[in-house]
Amino acid sequence: MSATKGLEGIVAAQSSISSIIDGVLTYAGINIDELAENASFEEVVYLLWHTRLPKADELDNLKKELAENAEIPQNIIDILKAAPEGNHPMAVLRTAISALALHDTEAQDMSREANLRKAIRLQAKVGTVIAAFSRIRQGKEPVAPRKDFGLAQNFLYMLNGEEPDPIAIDALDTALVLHADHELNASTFAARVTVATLSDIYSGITSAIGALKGPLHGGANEAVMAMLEEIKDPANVESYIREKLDQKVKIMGFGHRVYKDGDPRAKHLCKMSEKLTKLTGQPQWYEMSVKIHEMVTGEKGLKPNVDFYSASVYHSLNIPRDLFTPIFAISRMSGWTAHILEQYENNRLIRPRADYVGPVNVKYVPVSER
Ligand SMILES: CC(=O)SCCNC(=O)CCNC(=O)[C@H](O)C(C)(C)COP(=O)(O)OP(=O)(O)OC[C@H]1O[C@@H](n2cnc3c(N)ncnc32)[C@H](O)[C@@H]1OP(=O)(O)O
Ligand SMILES: O=C([O-])CC(=O)C(=O)O
Repeated sequence: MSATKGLEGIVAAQSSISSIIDGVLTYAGINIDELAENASFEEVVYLLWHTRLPKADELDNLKKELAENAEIPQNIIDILKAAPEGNHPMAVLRTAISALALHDTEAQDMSREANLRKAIRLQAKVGTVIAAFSRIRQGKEPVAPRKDFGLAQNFLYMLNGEEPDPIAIDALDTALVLHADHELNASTFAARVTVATLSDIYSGITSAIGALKGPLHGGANEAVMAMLEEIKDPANVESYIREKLDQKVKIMGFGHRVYKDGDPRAKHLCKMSEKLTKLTGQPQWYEMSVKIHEMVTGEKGLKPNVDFYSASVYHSLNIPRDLFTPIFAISRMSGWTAHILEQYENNRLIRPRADYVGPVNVKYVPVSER
C-alpha cells in the first residue's frame, strides 16, 4: 500500500454539482463564465441544490424563504457578544453555526425535505451571523435583516447599517456566484466525510468552516490582503516578492491543486478589482496585484487563484480584511449544503487507509521500566 500525498488526483466521489474538466469550471454543466455574467447568487444556490436553473416562481419562492429565515435567535447574538476579544471571525462563525443546530427543531430529521429546509436556514442565516459579529465587536448593535433584500444586499446592509450602493451589491453578488462551489475542494470534502457517517448537516457545515479557515484554502484571501498592505506601494512589489521567492515562502493567492493553467474565476475578479479600485480612488491595490501576478507567473509559472484578486475586490467594498474568508463561507454554504444533500442520497462511509510507516513488533514496556 502506498500513499498519495494530499490525495492528489484521487477520485473520491461522484457528483453532479460542479465539474472541473480541462480547466473549465461548470456548475451543473453551466460554464462559470456564463453564470458570472448573468446569474444572481440566489439562482446559483437553486442550481446547486437542484442541479437545474429555477423557473421564475421557484426563484421567487427561494428568495422569499431565504429572506424569511435570515434572522438569528437572540441566544446566538448573546454567543457572539460573549466571544472573547481578538477571536478570528471564522472561529466565531464555526461556533455560531454549531450553536444554531441547537435551535433547529429539525436538526436530527434526516429526510431530504427536512435537510433542504435546513440548507435554506443555513444559507439564510450565515451572512446575518457574520454581519452581527462585525457590528458587535465595534460596540454596535446588530442590524436586523430586511425581508425585501437579496442575500448580497442584506449582508452589506446588516454590516454597515445603511442601504448599500448598487455597484457594491452587484460586485458582491458576482463574487458570491464565483465562490459558490468547486468540486471536491478541502472544505467540501470535510463536509462530505463528516456527513458520510450519517451525522447531521450542521456537523458537516461546522467541519467545512474549520477546513475553509486555513490559509492554504479559503484563508488565503485574507493573507493576500495582508501581503498587499505590507507591500504598500507598487514600487515595492519587486523587492518584496523577490525576497519571498528566494526564501521559498509561498505567495498567497497563487497555485492550485487542480488548475495548472489558471483558475477561470480569477479573470472575473481581476476585472472587478480594476473597476472597483478605480471607482474608490485606490488603484494602487489593483496595480500592486497586477505586478505581483506578472512576477509570480513569470518566475514560477504559478497563476492566480480565486483568492488573489478577490482580496482587492472586498477591500474596495470597504470590508474588513478578516471578514474576507467568512464571505467566502457565505457563498460556499450553497456548495457545501448541495454536496451534503448529494452525499446523503447515495451514502457510503468515507474511510480511506493509511500507509503505516512507524516501527513494528515493538514490545510494551511497563511504566516503571521506561
Ligand atoms: C479557494 C482555494 O482554496 S484556492 C487556493 C488558496 N491557497 C493559496 O493561495 C495558498 C498558496 N498556494 C498554495 O499553498 C498551493 O498552491 C496550494 C495549496 C493551493 C496547492 O498546493 P499543492 O497542489 O499541494 O502544491 P504544493 O504546495 O505541493 O506545491 C507544489 C510546488 O509549487 C510551489 N508552490 C505552490 N504554490 C505556491 C505559491 N503560492 N507560491 C510559491 N510557490 C508555490 C511549492 O512550493 C512546491 O514547490 P517545490 O515542488 O519546489 O517544493
Ligand atoms: O478546489 C480547491 O482545491 C480550492 C478552490 O479553488 C475552491 O475551493 O474554490
